This record gives sequence, C-alpha cells and structure tokens, in this order.
Amino acid sequence: MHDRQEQISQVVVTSAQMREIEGRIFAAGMPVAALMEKVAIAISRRVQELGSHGSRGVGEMIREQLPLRPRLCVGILVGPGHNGGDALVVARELHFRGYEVWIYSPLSKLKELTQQHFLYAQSLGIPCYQEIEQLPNCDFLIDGLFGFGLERALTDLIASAINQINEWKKPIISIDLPSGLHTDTGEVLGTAIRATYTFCLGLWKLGLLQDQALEYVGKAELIDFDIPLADIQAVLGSPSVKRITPKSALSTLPLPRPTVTHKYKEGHLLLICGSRRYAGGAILTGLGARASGVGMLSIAVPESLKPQMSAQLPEALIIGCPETPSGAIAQLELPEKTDLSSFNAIACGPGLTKDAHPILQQVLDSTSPLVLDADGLNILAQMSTITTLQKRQAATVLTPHAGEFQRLFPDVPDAKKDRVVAVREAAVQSGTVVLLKGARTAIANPQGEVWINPESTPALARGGSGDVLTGLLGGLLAQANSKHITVEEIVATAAWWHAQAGILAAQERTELGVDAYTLTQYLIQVLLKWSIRSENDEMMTGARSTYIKQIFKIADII
Ligand SMILES: NC(=O)C1=CN([C@@H]2O[C@H](COP(=O)(O)OP(=O)(O)OC[C@H]3O[C@@H](n4cnc5c(N)ncnc54)[C@H](O)[C@@H]3O)[C@@H](O)[C@H]2O)[C@H](O)CC1
Ligand SMILES: [K+]
Repeated sequence: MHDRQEQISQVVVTSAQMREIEGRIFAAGMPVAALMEKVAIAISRRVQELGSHGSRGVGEMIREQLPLRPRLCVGILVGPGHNGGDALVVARELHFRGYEVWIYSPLSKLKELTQQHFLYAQSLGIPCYQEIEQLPNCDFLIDGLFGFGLERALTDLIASAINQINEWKKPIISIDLPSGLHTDTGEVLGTAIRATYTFCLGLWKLGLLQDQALEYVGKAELIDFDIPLADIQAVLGSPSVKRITPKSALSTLPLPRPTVTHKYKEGHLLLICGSRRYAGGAILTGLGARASGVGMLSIAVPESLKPQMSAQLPEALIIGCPETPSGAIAQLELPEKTDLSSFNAIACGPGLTKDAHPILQQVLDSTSPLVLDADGLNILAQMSTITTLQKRQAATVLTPHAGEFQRLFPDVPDAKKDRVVAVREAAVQSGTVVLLKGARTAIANPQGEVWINPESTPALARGGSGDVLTGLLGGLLAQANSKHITVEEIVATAAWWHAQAGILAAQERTELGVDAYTLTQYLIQVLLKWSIRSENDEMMTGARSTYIKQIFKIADII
C-alpha cells in the first residue's frame, strides 16, 4: 500500500491523459456512476474530517467565527459536468450527516448523471438556486463547477458568480481543481475560485503545480480512488512529468556513507565564484556546498577574497586567482598538477560579474559535470547558448530564474504561459538539465522528462538563496558518481532539500526571517527532520505489523 501511495504521489497528468485513464477504467466495466459515487464518498468523508471539531481545517476556522452555530451550513456549487455530479453526491451525504445544505446551479443543461443527482437532491428538499445572490450565508462552500473538463474561458454569468463567491472570503473546498483554472497550464480562464483546499482526484493535475495557479489552489491534497497502476502505466509509460517527493529526494542522497571511505572518495567540488563587489555570493555558495557533505571543497575566487573565504570556510581549499581591475577573476590559476578535469564537479557563477567572461569558455571546455548559475548564465547568454552547450560532452546543469531563463532561451515558448513546456523545450534544445526556479521549481532533462518540486516557501525569494542552491547542488553532483543516480535526480533532490530548509526556517522564524545565511544553517536540520520522520514511519509500519501479527496469532491464523 505504501509503495502505491508513493508511486501515485509522483505522477502528474494532463486533462487528456486523465481522460484516457478514466476511459480505460470505464471500458474495463466500471460504471461511471459507481466511480462517481466512490470518489464523492471519499470527498465527503474528507470534508467531514475537516469540518469536525478540533481538526486544523475548515471546521477550526468556522468555529473560530461561529462558535455557537448548532450545525454547519454549506453551499454546494454545481456545474454542468461530472465535477458537478461529484458535488451533488457530497451535498446528499452532508445532508444526511446533518449539515444544512444549499445548492447553487447556474446552468440548466446538466450531463445526465449530474441531472439525476440534482433531481434526487431536490427530492430530499435541499434548496437549489440558479442565482448566486439567492444563496444564503454559508459557513463554507464546496466548488463543483468545473473540473478537468473545463475547455474554454468562463461565461460572464459564471465568472461574475465566482468573483462574488471569492468576495465572501469563506473557506472553499474545490473538487479536483479550483473552477476556472486550466487543467494543464494553471492559467486562469477569465476568473477562478480562490480555494482554501483543493481535493485533487486520483492523480495530480499538472495545472495545480504551475506557478500561476498557486494563489487559487490553497492547500492541495490528493484523493486516491484506486486507479489501477496498470492503467496509469498504459497511458503514461514512464511519466513525463513527476512530482518530487520526500522519499524520492531522500533516496538519492549520498547516505548512508560507506563505513570505509576517505575525503577524496566523497567527491571533490570546485566552486568558481565571487568578486570584490560580491564576496558574499562566494561565501553563501561555499556554505551550501559545505552542507552537501562533499568530501573536498575547492573555491576559486579573486585573490583579494582569499582571507575572508578562509575565515568563513576553513575546511575549503581557497584558490586565489589574478583579478581584473574591477575585482573579478581574470583567469583561473589552479594549483600545480590539477586541471579542471581533476574535479568531480564544477559550479560556476554566483557573484562572478560579467567581467569574468574569459573563465566561462574554460569551464565549458572542461570534461567535468558543470553547474552554471547567476553570472555564469548571464555570460553564457551573450554567447550562442544552444550551440555552445550542445558541444559539451559532460553533464551541464543550468539553474536560471525566470529573467535569466528568458535571456538564455529567448526563442522557447513563454515560461509565463506554461513553465513545464518552456523548461522542457530549453533542456531538449540545449542538451542540458535545466532547473527553472520559481514557486514550483521545474527541472527538465535532455530527454524531455520534467520534475516539479510541489512544496516551497516565498521566504526563499531573497538575494543569496540561489547561491546556496548552487553550492548544495554542486556538492551533491560531486558525490553522485559514488551511486548510480542520474544528474536530473540529483538536481531534483537539491531543489527539494533547498526548499525544505526554507520551509523549516520559515516555520521557526517566519517568512521574513530566512536570509540566505540562515538558510544554510537549516540544511542539515532538514535531514534530521526527515530521517526522524522516516524512522517513525518505519517504526509505525513495524509496530503496526507486529500488532497485526499479535492479533492474528491470538486468532491462530498465522
Ligand atoms: N477522471 C475520473 O476518473 C473521474 C472524474 N470525475 C469528475 O468528473 C470531472 C470531469 O467531468 P467532466 O464532465 O468531463 O467535466 P467538468 O465537470 O470538469 O466540466 C464541465 C462541463 O462543462 C462544459 N464546459 C467546459 N468549459 C466550459 C465553460 N467555460 N463554460 C461552460 N461550460 C463549460 C463541458 O461540456 C464539460 O463537460 C472531474 O473533474 C471529476 O470531478 C468523476 O466524478 C470521478 C472519476
Ligand atoms: K472544481
């Protein structure tokens, strides 16, 4: 069961893929009405959990507002399709559980199954309204207007009703997707419900993981309804878009370490960063690399930065390089008998300034895996990016934010419209792994596979946090060859780890308290938090299986 949950939680689908998977289920004999019932009962149960006393959810919020209200009043928004059908089943179930239920159904032409549920709800005496103004004051709402069947911009009638509903500032639970969002791109088609919770049905919809959707999605969770893995496999093959999960991220960390090892076996990373103007970028990149656990860390900086670098990172080999009049690295001067290929990985860019452009060609000509960030990317953007990158044999990872991405890849589809399409196109064209930073960082490999980090925090939107990621990523890349892990999986792990550190820091210090230096201090705490959690899971699973064995033993079954 656990494995299924993990597999399902990684899958991301478009509306077309969901339609195809749904079609296989119905073709295999599952009646549409039965599936709707199965799904909507699961939704109803979850709504009641949220609405129950003491849960940190809708019920908690409502009780703070209306402690005396004898029973919760819920408004059900019903659309013409099966999303509306789901909502009507939920309406019926909450009605039987004692909730005061009202229905708003703006369109008179409903799909047959939805129509049947509508008639039954009316037969139970549940009040149904066609005008949003008629809907009495509810404690919370269930949004079943549109799911993954939304095909075009909303009509004015429905758009103005949704805007009105959003004005009420009531908790809203959206079924499958907040109505009005494009299922694949997350684009707002006119307007959209601002959900407090989104209960995504069966498999994660791609649109819920796109930056432009996030202010509408609220807290998203998956309602599993036992879609056979075989149907998912048949339609998706190996999923082209995956969610990064704690389990997948932790599994690629260079942990546990072999009992017998030494510092050179745990990777040697070269950072090329910093300038007189941006010394801090070099320090932050170094601290990110330190946290990765990399065995040996060399940092090439302009000569004048050497003292402060050694003070901040005494364990690192600081390589003082000749500098330009503006205080940038003029040329790389590596210790004798070493050249760029001596390093397991190179990370280049933070704080370099564009005056360091001669360095870039050197690192591009190297045969080591290479991470380019910040000015490393800005200098690259001045070269013919795609052809330059295609010449490299070794792995190359680019970590642009939206602006750097636009400069690097002016000809790929607009990342604002669909980040997944844009990052995939950039990676395929350039033959590199591209990490496009954002609220939901997206990573693509040259084969066009995409990973999305589903959890982050606006606390990371600060100068320097990208430098930390570059060091962390470079350090993990330098250790990668000790395990058979792909570069893109390492990149996905670095993105997850970096975001988790931001989340942990923000929990303890608020979203204003996560400067880049502080962020570096939370990186190791992420591993402690998740290793404790997975030990607990193991223990729980272990405890649970022991407990079950005891019961069966008593019953003399095993
Ligand atoms: N996938 C599954 O296994 C299950 C899905 N369920 C639910 O069904 C919806 C999808 O239902 P569908 O009828 O295909 O579409 P919607 O209800 O999302 O769309 C409504 C309907 O409205 C029409 N329409 C499209 N765009 C517009 C518009 N802009 N204005 C007006 N009308 C529009 C279009 O004809 C659509 O058919 C899914 O989200 C789940 O909630 C099952 O309940 C369980 C299994
Ligand atoms: K919906």
